[in-house]
Amino acid sequence: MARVDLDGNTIKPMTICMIGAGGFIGSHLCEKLMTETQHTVLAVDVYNDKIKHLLEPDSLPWNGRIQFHRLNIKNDSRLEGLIKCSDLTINLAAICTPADYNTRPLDTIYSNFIDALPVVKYCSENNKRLIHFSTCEVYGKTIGSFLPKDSPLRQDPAYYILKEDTSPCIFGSVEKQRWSYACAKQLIERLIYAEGAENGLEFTIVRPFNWIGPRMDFIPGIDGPSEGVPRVLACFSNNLLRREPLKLVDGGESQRTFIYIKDAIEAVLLMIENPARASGHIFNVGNPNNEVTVRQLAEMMTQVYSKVSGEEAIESPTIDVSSKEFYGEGYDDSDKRIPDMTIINKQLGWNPKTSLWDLLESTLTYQHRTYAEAIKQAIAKPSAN
Ligand SMILES: NC(=O)c1ccc[n+]([C@@H]2O[C@H](COP(=O)([O-])OP(=O)(O)OC[C@H]3O[C@@H](n4cnc5c(N)ncnc54)[C@H](O)[C@@H]3O)[C@@H](O)[C@H]2O)c1
Ligand SMILES: O=C(O)[C@H]1O[C@H](OP(=O)(O)OP(=O)(O)OC[C@H]2O[C@@H](n3ccc(=O)[nH]c3=O)[C@H](O)[C@@H]2O)[C@H](O)[C@@H](O)[C@@H]1O
Repeated sequence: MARVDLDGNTIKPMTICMIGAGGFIGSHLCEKLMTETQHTVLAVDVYNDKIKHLLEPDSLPWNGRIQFHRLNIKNDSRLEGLIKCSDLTINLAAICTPADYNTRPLDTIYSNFIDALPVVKYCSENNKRLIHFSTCEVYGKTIGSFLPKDSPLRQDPAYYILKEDTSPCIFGSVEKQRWSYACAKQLIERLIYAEGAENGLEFTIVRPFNWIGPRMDFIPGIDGPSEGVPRVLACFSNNLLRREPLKLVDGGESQRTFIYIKDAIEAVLLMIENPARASGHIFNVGNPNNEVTVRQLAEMMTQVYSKVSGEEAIESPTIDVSSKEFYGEGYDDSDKRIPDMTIINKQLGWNPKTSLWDLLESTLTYQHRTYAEAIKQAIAKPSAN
């Protein structure tokens, strides 16, 4: 049966140049496009481990609709050709783990701004549509965080809900290098917006709010460096798998809203297939109903992991660490992140579905199944590497 868009028009198969297709979000988006649509993907990345199951064997039903191109967009002249022969470019490539922002600020700024420039330029010059992945971090801190701790205004949504078209972007000082990522993302957003206004670039900007699920980041010492610090889901998963306490940075008081990757990918597919409704817009994509403090997240993950692994939790499941100890000098944090959903709701009729408990249950089941045995072996042979 032919697939139709939100306005009832038949969707024509398109060719999508997906940069950063081998990462967490890219792998889920490729999977969705292969299993549920007829679109073709030119998958660009330096790694392909997370999409290997979609590339091999040749007998897969979507054989021929996904091609992997191993290239670094920093320095590869093949990029323009791939964008030229596609209908749409989706740019996911970035350094996007907070542990890098204050310790590798130059790489972070180059990756999120300089390396994205040619992608924007090739799309603009060749009249190609662009979906660019930005971040909720462009909002920085909430206005409410500057009010006195006991101010009743802190409870007023006007002081904390993050709206695409009205909220300011509030970062810390330049010494707080944490904001190198958010600032680079903000500038590339402004450049894309200006290309739209001055040169007619057809664009959509996505601001993800803590998308989580299977294949996110890596487990240190198993499929990533032993000293590496991934994002919170993988940090806490690693602690649970190794039966170590979960580390709460600065008391775990920061608040986040977590969304299941599969809900978020539905929103991206709507953007891909409804250009008239998505172009020229910036969209928050998150789940305002799944808000917790990092401490509450740690407690819930401990409970869920115990359920899915059948192992009782350790006696002291969490431990406090300072941000300086955990991330080093120059770290700072977003206090609270609740997305306003008005624009995406109006344009695409999209809403998130999965509760935090349910998404943690399916994600931690995956983590346990994928890593528990490897961790056991690594612990049994600690000096092998
Ligand atoms: N996961 C989230 O919740 C989240 C939240 C906010 C923003 N984002 C944004 O979404 C995008 C994707 O995030 P993710 O979670 O999938 O991250 P990820 O690190 O899993 O994926 C990024 C991919 O880009 C590739 N890449 C980086 N630089 C490259 C280069 N120079 N050439 C070729 N490939 C390169 C990496 O190898 C990686 O596979 C990023 O732009 C990120 O800033 C993600
Ligand atoms: O996912 C997003 O929407 C965006 O936010 C993330 O930033 P952040 O949420 O701060 O990153 P996490 O590593 O997931 O940390 C969440 C919170 O947990 C805390 N944390 C992290 C790890 C840990 O072991 N313990 C711990 O308390 C952090 O200090 C922070 O307050 C990253 O910057 C990006 O991937 C992305 O742009």
